Amino acid sequence: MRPTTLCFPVAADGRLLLGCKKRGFGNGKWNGFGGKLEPGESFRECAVRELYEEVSLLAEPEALEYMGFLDFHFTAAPAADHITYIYFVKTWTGNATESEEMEPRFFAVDQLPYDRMWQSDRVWLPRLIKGERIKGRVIFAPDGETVQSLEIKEDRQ
Ligand SMILES: Nc1[nH]c(=O)nc2c1ncn2[C@H]1C[C@H](O)[C@@H](COP(=O)(O)OP(=O)(O)OP(=O)(O)O)O1
Repeated sequence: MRPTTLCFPVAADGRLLLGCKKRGFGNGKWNGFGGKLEPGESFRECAVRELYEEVSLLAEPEALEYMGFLDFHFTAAPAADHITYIYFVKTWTGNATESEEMEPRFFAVDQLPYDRMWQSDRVWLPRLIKGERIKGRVIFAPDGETVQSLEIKEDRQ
């Protein structure tokens, strides 16, 4: 199971920073920032690196707030299965800057562009925004995009 991270910067006024992916699978979708762990990297180190690479924000690893994990399963491509650790971060330095991969934009939490985000996000992201920590599993249909089943629980630990 490939480990990955997904990080959502939260501004002082509560708005969330999302990036619109400019290339590859998921092109045109708004998402948090993240990617695959590199060898020897911790989840936090990976999240910090990806945040910098994708949107030029510099965060301290300890500033990341762990919000939960999701198992992504791809019925037609098991090699693509991965687990994602999700973080919020409220302090950073630098300004959100467009990269080759992502065009950033802040959104009010009641105006998130769910119709242009991965399908399951409208189920679990509002729970994180309310402060809940989650653990769950998303199973994608063979098209790699439609959600076939979704199981999200509160992680009370
Ligand atoms: N917010 C999200 N909600 C969701 O349900 N699935 C997501 C998700 N973010 C990523 N995924 C899943 C679906 C997607 O097929 C897979 C990989 O998404 P990525 O945007 O990380 O794409 P890439 O495989 O192109 O990654 P990189 O090239 O390493 O950036 O992970």
